[in-house]
Amino acid sequence: MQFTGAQEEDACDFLFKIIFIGDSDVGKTCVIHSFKSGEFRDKHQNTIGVDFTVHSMDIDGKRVKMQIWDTAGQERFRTITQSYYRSAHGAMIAYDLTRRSTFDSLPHWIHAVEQYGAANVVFVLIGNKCDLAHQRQVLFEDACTLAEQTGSLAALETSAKENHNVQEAFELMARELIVRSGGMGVLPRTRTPSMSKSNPNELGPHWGEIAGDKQSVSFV
Ligand SMILES: Nc1nc2c(ncn2[C@@H]2O[C@H](COP(=O)(O)OP(=O)(O)OP(=O)(O)O)[C@@H](O)[C@H]2O)c(=O)[nH]1
Repeated sequence: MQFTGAQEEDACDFLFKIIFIGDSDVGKTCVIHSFKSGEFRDKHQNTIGVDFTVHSMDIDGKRVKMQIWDTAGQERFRTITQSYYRSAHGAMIAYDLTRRSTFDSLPHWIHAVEQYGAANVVFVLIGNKCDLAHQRQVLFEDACTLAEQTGSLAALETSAKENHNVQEAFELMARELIVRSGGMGVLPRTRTPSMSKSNPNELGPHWGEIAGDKQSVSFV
């Protein structure tokens, strides 16, 4: 693995690892892109395996770095994607509010994180594509009920297309993780590259070479 000088200088107060999971085509990649750039990029290719991206935010004067693992929703990548659950602090679990089947899958995704992830992973349920509310198949109330039943932090409806509630969803997750870390940070005053250098497997089994701050990881 190689790091640029700029990346090594990129210190943070908090570093959190988030997995983004859910059925295929619910909009995971688009939501992450919207979070990073504030823009909607219509995506036509399904994620292969796992993509990795980093985005920092300032919360109450603290620099919070979010390492986000964008996982493929397709069944054929399930074994690979589950191997990334174990080091996650938070799981954003997405469904498409215009497709009921993707909401009905949420208990499966939650169960998988409970099975393969660490204890006390924070769950946030994301109902994406709320710009298509006229095609809605899932009531927000149903999502809130499920959030309560599963001990999730919250249920939110987002639109990657309109950049609606996207920042809010990540900020909610970050604030909860800050609280759970006792306000000290899971890895306080750390530098992402140094941590990765000392223990590459901490970020997953297939950590590759960083290009900018976006990384695609190949598995085949
Ligand atoms: N209308 C609308 N379309 C969206 C939104 N977010 C994503 N899409 C569209 O939904 C489709 C799937 O989006 P992706 O981001 O590729 O979905 P994904 O969940 O990452 O899919 P996998 O990579 O297969 O897991 C694409 O055609 C997007 O343009 C949204 O907020 N509103």
